Amino acid sequence: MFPYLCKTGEIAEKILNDCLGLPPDFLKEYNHDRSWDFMVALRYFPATETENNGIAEHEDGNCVTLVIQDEVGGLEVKKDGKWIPVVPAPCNIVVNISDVIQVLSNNKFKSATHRVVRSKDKSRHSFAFFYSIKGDKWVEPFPQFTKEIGELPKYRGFMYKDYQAMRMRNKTHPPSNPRDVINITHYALSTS
Ligand SMILES: O=C(O)CCC(=O)C(=O)O
Ligand SMILES: [Fe+2]
Repeated sequence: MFPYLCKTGEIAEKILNDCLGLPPDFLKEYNHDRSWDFMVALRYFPATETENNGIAEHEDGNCVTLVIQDEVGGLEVKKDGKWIPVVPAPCNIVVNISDVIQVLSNNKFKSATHRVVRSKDKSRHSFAFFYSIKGDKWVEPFPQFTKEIGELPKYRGFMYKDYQAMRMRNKTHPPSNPRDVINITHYALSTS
C-alpha cells in the first residue's frame, strides 16, 4: 500500500505543480527524496454522550496528505468558516494540501484546515499518508510567487526538520495556553 500511496502523492504533486503554473517537474525536482514520507493507521472509538472530538481542528505540517477513511466518515474540512463533511465513498482518496505547499506558493494555495468528528455508535478507521519532504530541505516561498511577480515573501525560510521538531514538541509538551501551540504562522512575516 505504501509504495502506491507514494506514487499517488507524486501524481498529486504533479497536478499541484501544473495548477500553480510552475515549470514542468519543478516540485518533483525540489522534492526528490521520499525518506520522510510516513503513514498512520488510525482507529477512533465511538463518541461518548459528552465528547465527540476525534482530532481537533488543525493543518498538516507536511507537503500533501492522502486520507482514506472508512464508510463511517467524520472527516470535515473548514471552508469560509464552515465545517463541511467529507462524505466517504468507496475507493476515494482525500487529498489535503499541507503547510509546505502553502509556504512555497506564498499562500497561493492554502493548507486545508480539517478535523475528525467521532460518530455516536460506530468506531471509525482511516489511513493518513503524509507525503513529505526531506528533513534538511530549506522551505521558503518560491521566487515565482515573490520577487518574480513583485510580491514580498509571507514567510521566512526554515529547515523542514526544525518545523517538524517544534510540532512534535506541541504533542510531547503541550503548552498550557493553546495560543502557544506552534503552527506555520510561527514563520509568518508581516508584509504590510
Ligand atoms: O483520520 C483522518 O481522517 C484524518 C487524520 C488527520 O487529519 C491527521 O492524522 O492529521
Ligand atoms: Fe490532519
